[in-house]
Amino acid sequence: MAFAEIGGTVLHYELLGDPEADRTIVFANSLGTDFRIWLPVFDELDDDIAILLYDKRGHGLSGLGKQPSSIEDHAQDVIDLCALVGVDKAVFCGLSVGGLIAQGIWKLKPELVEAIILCDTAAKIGTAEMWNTRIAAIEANGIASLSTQVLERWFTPNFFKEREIDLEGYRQMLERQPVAGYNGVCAAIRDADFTASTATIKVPALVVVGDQDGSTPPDLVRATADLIPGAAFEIIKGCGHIPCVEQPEALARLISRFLSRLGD
Ligand SMILES: O=C(O)CCC(=O)CC(=O)O
Repeated sequence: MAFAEIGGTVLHYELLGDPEADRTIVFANSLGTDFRIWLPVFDELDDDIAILLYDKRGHGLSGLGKQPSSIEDHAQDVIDLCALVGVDKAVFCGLSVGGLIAQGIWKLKPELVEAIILCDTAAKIGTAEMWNTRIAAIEANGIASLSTQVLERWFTPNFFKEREIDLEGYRQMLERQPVAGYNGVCAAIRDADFTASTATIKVPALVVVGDQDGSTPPDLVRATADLIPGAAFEIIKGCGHIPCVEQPEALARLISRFLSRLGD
């Protein structure tokens, strides 16, 4: 466990893998989760890479910081964290809002980006009305009042049936995020639109989505892949919104194949 003061708050992060490796992957997680969602993928990846995981402000063990913060603020946190730990180029892999943050890093500091992996995300997610309705409901009744609906978008019916105990664990993760942090990130997603800057991505890109993603469905994610010249687009079968939890082997296979094509 490591902590650093970044952007006026304390961020929780972890460096895993080979610290001497030539390549680093920085993972950014989704709304209502902390960085532990990436651990099942980490377990499946080769040993010869360094991994930087972190909890965005307002989530996990990180401080709340200024709320709401914009996606650009979150992206700047990652840029500053990379500088702090000595990473001057990395593959950025983001899930959902983490994918918006990865797109924000490209917009703010493209020279930091060796390649980009966008999981279950888009250049613009949802409408202002949808996010304002969610923010108001959570303000009034708390995250637990919506958690079953959220989990039904995150995971397939099969996951509900076969992995009841894990499901309960992810419910706890979701419900324990601070309301101000969760709603701050909802507002940041509401206000983000990276359509123009994402169309300028010139590094290798892999875009992945679960076939049963209820939050960012395949057609939405495919439209973002279509913005990026040469991007590979992959659909993971039997998977909802969180492939790093529901199908970590399949996601790790796609990531490993993508990395192997980048060369050394
Ligand atoms: O998962 C995210 O980061 C944002 C997309 C979303 O709305 C997830 C959910 O359905 O709660």
